[in-house]
Amino acid sequence: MTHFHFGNCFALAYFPYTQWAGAVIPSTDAMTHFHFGNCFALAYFPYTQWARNMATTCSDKYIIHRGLLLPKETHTEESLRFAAEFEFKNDDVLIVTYPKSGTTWMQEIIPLLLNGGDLTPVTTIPNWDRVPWFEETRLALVLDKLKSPRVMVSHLPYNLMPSSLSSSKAKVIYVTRNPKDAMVSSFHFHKMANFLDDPGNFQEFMDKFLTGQVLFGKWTDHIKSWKHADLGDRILYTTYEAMVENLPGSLGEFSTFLGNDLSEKTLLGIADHCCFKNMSKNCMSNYSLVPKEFMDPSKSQFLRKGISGDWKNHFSPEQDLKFSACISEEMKGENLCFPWCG
Ligand SMILES: Nc1ncnc2c1ncn2[C@@H]1O[C@H](COP(=O)(O)OS(=O)(=O)O)[C@@H](OP(=O)(O)O)[C@H]1O
Repeated sequence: MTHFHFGNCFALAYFPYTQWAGAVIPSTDAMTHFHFGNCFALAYFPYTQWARNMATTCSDKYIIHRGLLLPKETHTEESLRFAAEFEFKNDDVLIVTYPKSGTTWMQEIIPLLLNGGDLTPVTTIPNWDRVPWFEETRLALVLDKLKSPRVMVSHLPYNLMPSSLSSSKAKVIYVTRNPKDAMVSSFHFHKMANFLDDPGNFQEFMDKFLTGQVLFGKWTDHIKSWKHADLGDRILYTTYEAMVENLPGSLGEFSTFLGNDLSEKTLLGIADHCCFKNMSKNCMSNYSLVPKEFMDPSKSQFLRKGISGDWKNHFSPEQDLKFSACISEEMKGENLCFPWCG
């Protein structure tokens, strides 16, 4: 349990930077046959009821890859094949998260920890190039520009990782967050992200979240897949809540895990730069460089509130009961202890 004590203690790439970053977007034509609502897709997946549910929610903004809903804007069959065949190096660091669980925060923190607190990369390189998404089209374009140790982020479940992750000595930091807060954050993000479908009303979005008809599937499946990752002491589990509670403490833990113990003074300096108030002002990290046609800041902010427990401002008592019961049922027998479970 030591490593799974989330109380002590993983980013999907679905942002629309491909066009405006001047990237060449690989053709998505090859994915057409994977689109739900399409007869081939329904026949391809054995779980037809689930497929029917997905078909009703999946618009042409998405592709379905191995049962996961992914934004077409940033994912293609080629990018997913590139990820599936990726050769990890021994000193690579992979940050893994279910969407809206601390990805952007870690894209800021880990480069700083690895370079001793030098702010240059995080104030000059946009986070999508500094710590690229493993499964997105952008990775192939920036990979050879990454300095060693390379840091990448992923929202993929462990079963979609290439075998080189376990055969190498690469390290993984898995960050999870109270699924209620991740859902609330995702709900607001869907309102601002024009490359995603409108989330509908809050209850409708919750129903999709609980049945996995959202980006990267069910929260519970994601957690379980990484809990059972066969990576020994090369994976560190942490939580968004632990970072909110004691950021310098979490930074110390990451630093030790990465094998570059930093002084308290350096850790405090990194914590100060990475606090919500300061990070929100960093245009290399707050997505203000993204054109309004892709993310509309008049609808919501990417770095929105940065707190634990915002779900309490959104859930009715009945929604809370239903959500908790659903997650508990699916996590039964997993013996996991999360800070938000009291
Ligand atoms: N520095 C810092 N401190 C506290 N919280 C922070 C920080 N940086 C990002 N965030 C919050 O993380 C939420 C976005 O999650 P992700 O970055 O994982 O999103 S994504 O998966 O990459 O789309 C989103 O949460 P909400 O505010 O609840 O919407 C961000 O505000």
